Amino acid sequence: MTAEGPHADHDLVLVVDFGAQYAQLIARRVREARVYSEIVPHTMPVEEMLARNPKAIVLSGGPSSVYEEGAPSIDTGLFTAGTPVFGMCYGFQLMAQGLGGEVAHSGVREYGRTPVSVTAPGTLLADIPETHNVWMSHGDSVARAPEGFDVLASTSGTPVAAFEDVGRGLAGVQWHPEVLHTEHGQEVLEHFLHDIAGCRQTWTMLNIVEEQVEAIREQIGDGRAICALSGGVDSAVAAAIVQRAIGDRLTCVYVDHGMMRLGETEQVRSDFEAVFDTLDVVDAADQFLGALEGVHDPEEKRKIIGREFIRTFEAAEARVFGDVEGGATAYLVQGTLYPDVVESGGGAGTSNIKSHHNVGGLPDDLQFELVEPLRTLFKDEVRLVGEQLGLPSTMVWRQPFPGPGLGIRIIGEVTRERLDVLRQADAIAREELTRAGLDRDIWQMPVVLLADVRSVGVQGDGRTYGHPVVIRPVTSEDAMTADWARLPYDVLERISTRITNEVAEVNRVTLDVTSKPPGTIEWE
Ligand SMILES: Nc1ncnc2c1ncn2[C@@H]1O[C@H](COP(=O)(O)OP(=O)(O)OP(=O)(O)O)[C@@H](O)[C@H]1O
Ligand SMILES: O=c1[nH]c(=O)c2[nH+]cn([C@@H]3O[C@H](COP(=O)(O)O)[C@@H](O)[C@H]3O)c2[nH]1
Ligand SMILES: NC(=O)CC[C@H](N)C(=O)O
Ligand SMILES: [Mg+2]
Repeated sequence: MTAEGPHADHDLVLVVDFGAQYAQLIARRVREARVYSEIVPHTMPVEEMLARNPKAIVLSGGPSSVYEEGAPSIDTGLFTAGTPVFGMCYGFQLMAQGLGGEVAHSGVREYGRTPVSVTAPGTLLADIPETHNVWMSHGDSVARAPEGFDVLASTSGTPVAAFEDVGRGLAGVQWHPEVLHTEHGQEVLEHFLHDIAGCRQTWTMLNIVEEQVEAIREQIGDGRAICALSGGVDSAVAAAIVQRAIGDRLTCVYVDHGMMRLGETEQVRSDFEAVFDTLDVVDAADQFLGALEGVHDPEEKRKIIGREFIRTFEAAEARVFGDVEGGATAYLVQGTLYPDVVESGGGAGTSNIKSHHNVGGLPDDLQFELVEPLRTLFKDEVRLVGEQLGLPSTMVWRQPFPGPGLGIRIIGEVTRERLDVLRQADAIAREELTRAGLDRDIWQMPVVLLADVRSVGVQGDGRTYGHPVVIRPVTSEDAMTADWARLPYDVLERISTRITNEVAEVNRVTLDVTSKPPGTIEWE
């Protein structure tokens, strides 16, 4: 009962996606429980799932109602095949319905934090406090558990909030154990994986590296690749993995598009030349800034930047490898993570929030075959991989910086003058954050120039008519959600005083106190 290919020695858990917001999150929680896991669509026939020999199957949540016509379903043969199954929310309701229980629109809607009472812990909820808070998101409920199941927990609105039939290896919860806000969620999942399904705990982040190295060797063969290297942690880890796979047939290309921060290009050059064999630094400022002239709309900016990145990589490819003979495939390595994909609307039925330049911002005529070893991971997982690969901790713990750079932090048209102003303000803010020793506490701290807004000030007894900047310090685990960081007042004061004193065009500093959601981290 093991997985195939590079993970052949590990138990496999399949996560069946019913259109969940959190399918990737479930897969990563399973990996955190040290069990290898993959997501499959609910349209995959059950025989095909079982043919993979999974040690267990998890059914995700989803937006539909199980009793509606056309709602995604699953062949009930799954529940009698002998493979343990765990249902979460929609998956829990499907299991109840499929085995002769009852699901109905209860009239009680529970969204967000909900206290749950453990009435009979069984195996699934063993050692979990009798009352604790979980994260719910449902309007339907299980009215009656199927025969043979023990009901383990309830809430004020949901009498059947968790059940199990340990003999048959079946269990489920109405809540979302995979989200961080759910207390004891990971323990519940681990009780299922380890105690009910008997999955062995053998999977580690190192396996991800081995798996990817093998997959990349297969994909690229004896070809060559270029890696889009930004100086950030994602592309550094991606490059290190690909370098393991294909050695010096990888060339890293760093693009200075004129919207990088103060001193960034020099710093990236010196940091990276120590780790990677080849680093090609391209000055493409004229090209990018020319293409952005007169553009105000954020999505338009992102699409232009995405396109110009690809044009720059094409030119670099031709320059580095010469004319590729006989139309050999050109490979482009990117440090794309799962949040980039999901925000660009790339999940199963998810909305487009913003087009990340490396996903939704790619041009239609893309000629490269993409190599994205981190595409299903979250940043904190990538940092662990980076540490295991032995990358320097300054690289691994560097705060994120978006590919479009300062271009999406100037609200209005991007010009060289405005970039100079923002670069100075940003450098001061970062310097003060570092001086206060807060770099590791803060996820990132964009400084945004409200270039189309003017503000009246008084400086040196004279009137000024300058621009405001916004500072946006946030805390986060994975950039999917974030909170505004409570920076100490004295740090805020130093940042404000220094920016207004040292950057002539800025006469006002404001603080963004919006969480994500509703705001996103970047302003555009
Ligand atoms: N200036 C750049 N030059 C070359 N490639 C870039 C540049 N900026 C971004 N990229 C590519 O786009 C990808 C996505 O950028 P993103 O900012 O999400 O990741 P990162 O820069 O590697 O890490 P971090 O999120 O920590 O900044 C990068 O992994 C890299 O492949
Ligand atoms: O490489 C990138 N290309 C992009 O187009 C892009 N847009 C946002 N970001 C970064 O992604 C994280 C989430 O940002 P938002 O909350 O603004 O969507 C934050 O870390 C942002 O800095 C980007 N990174
Ligand atoms: N998050 C979910 O899986 C929701 C399931 C179902 N749509 C309900 O409202 O109950
Ligand atoms: Mg970056």
